[in-house]
Amino acid sequence: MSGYIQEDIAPEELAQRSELASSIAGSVRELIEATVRTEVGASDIAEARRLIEAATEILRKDQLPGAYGIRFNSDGSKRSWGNAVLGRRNPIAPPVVLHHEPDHTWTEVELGPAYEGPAGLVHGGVLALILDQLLGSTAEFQGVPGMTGTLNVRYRRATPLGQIRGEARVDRVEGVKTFVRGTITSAGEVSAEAEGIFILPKWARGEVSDVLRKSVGEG
Ligand SMILES: CCCCCCCCCCCCCCCC(=O)SCCNC(=O)CCNC(=O)[C@H](O)C(C)(C)COP(=O)(O)OP(=O)(O)OC[C@H]1O[C@@H](n2cnc3c(N)ncnc32)[C@H](O)[C@@H]1OP(=O)(O)O
Repeated sequence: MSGYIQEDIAPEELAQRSELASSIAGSVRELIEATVRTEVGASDIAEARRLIEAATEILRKDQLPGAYGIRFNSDGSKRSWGNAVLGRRNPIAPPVVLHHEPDHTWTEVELGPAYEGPAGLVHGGVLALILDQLLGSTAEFQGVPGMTGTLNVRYRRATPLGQIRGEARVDRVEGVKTFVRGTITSAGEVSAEAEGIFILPKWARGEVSDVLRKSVGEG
């Protein structure tokens, strides 16, 4: 399957690249928030655009040919740095950091003004995005990975912008299908709940290496 790339990087070098990725993405994330909230006038906007375009040009000096993909070290550690939810290189990602416990996976993340839907509230699609990844990664960590076949989300109450907590656990496994349930909690109350069916695709049945199947890594 293309996009899955074996790329061994020594731990020290990896730590350095990881720090660089997080720092640039963090700066751009701040830029996104500042853009959403800015009230400055035309001349400040023009100056900001000039600087942003100059920064973009610097980054364009050396680019991957396409998306980041999913990269592995031969020890099985994995990097999904372009991932839209977890990706440490991706300023669109909140970013979500997942904590895997023996029987469940959780995350706590701050969703600011860039994730607004209804006034002052988190966009429902953003919650679905986070739930998709949280539930999918939970299945993966439990050794029963799959692509999202179905994701049902029930929005029980509005989720204000700010800190949310996500939690998920595998409910059951039926053949190639893993059923995972999860919740989003905000201010101590469940605001959304989801069930996902994650299906090991045909191309991954049988012939996929254990490294790929079992590796669980960071964004
Ligand atoms: C080792 C490598 C790991 C590979 C996996 C990596 C994933 C590791 C990522 C971790 C974190 C992910 C978090 C982000 C997750 C995304 O964002 S994934 C992206 C969004 N999803 C997609 O793009 C999926 C697109 N759809 C497909 O590729 C295929 O339709 C599917 C879902 C893989 C199923 O196709 P298939 O392999 O041909 O399945 P098929 O053999 O026809 O059916 C198998 C069973 O599933 C049922 N089924 C089929 N489709 C569906 C469906 N949509 N809903 C419910 N049931 C269904 C069938 O009825 C059948 O049931 P049984 O007869 O066994 O009871």
